[in-house]
Amino acid sequence: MLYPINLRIHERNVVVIGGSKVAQRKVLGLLDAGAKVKVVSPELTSELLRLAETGVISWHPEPYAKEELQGALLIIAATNDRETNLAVKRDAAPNQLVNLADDPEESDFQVPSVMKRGKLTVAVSTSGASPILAKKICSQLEQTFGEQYESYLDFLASSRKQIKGAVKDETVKRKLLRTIADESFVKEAYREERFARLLEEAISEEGS
Ligand SMILES: C[C@@]1(CC(=O)O)C2=NC(=C\c3[nH]c(c(CCC(=O)O)c3CC(=O)O)Cc3[nH]c(c(CC(=O)O)c3CCC(=O)O)/C=C3\N/C(=C\2)[C@@H](CCC(=O)O)[C@]3(C)CC(=O)O)/[C@H]1CCC(=O)O
Ligand SMILES: NC(=O)c1ccc[n+]([C@@H]2O[C@H](COP(=O)([O-])OP(=O)(O)OC[C@H]3O[C@@H](n4cnc5c(N)ncnc54)[C@H](O)[C@@H]3O)[C@@H](O)[C@H]2O)c1
Repeated sequence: MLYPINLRIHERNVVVIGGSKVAQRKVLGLLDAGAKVKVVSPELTSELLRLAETGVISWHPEPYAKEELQGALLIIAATNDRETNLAVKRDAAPNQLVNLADDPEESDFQVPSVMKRGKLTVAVSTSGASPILAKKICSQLEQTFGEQYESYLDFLASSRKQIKGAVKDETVKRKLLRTIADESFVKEAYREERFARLLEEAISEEGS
């Protein structure tokens, strides 16, 4: 079984071997997360080339060599050459995590399809069974969790902070946290006021 986690890879080194369609998709996702990306490939897509020319990624225009892996936290082998992808896996140190774009079974990690609404992230994996289904499920989730969820998540984050700071009783705290997670708070109208009232009541109950 795979162990799902959300990695903070801001400013961390990631090496992508290969410079075509699949490599590009992975690179764009890595850049969104703020990673420092190096691409190793004799050729690049025009979009990757633009990113290299503007210094957003670094580019080694060479075929893969073992030395390229040095210092990388994550490694993605996305060439169309099976032997090269397998060599990357073999050459990586035990503490480096490798994704092989053509081999889910040999990969230390697989990249899921992702649906994002501000602070809400839903990652969908089919363990390699059907990436297309993963993508489809994400589109369905976009319908279920509309754009209003972005501000709702911000509301939840700030309310939770206030609750944690102001309420000491664990039962009261949990009750409040459960209340604001109720569907009725998704709609923006008056939710701040409703929450302020609930918090005030909880604090005064605690004090009495
Ligand atoms: C989710 C997504 C994330 C991303 O890549 O960023 C992703 N693949 C996406 C799209 C996609 N991939 C493929 C097609 C063409 C249709 C098809 O063939 O099915 C499409 C559709 C398209 O392009 O629209 C083909 C394909 N994919 C893999 C192989 C190799 C193999 O299975 O052996 C082959 C066959 C190659 C061949 O031989 O032709 C392998 C993997 N692809 C994964 C992830 C991992 C498993 C995730 C999971 O199962 O949930 C895994 C195991 C490894 C990995 O890459 O980590 C991204 C959706 C982005 C989005 O959500 O917008
Ligand atoms: N994981 C996924 O989501 C997914 C999706 C589709 C395809 N695939 C698989 O991913 C691989 C790449 O697919 P693609 O369509 O991007 O490939 P492609 O055939 O369009 O391009 C291959 C890329 O690899 C580079 N390359 C080849 N040999 C190299 C080497 N020795 N060193 C460095 N770079 C090298 C080339 O310069 C080129 O940029 C294929 O094996 C394909 O089966 C994976």
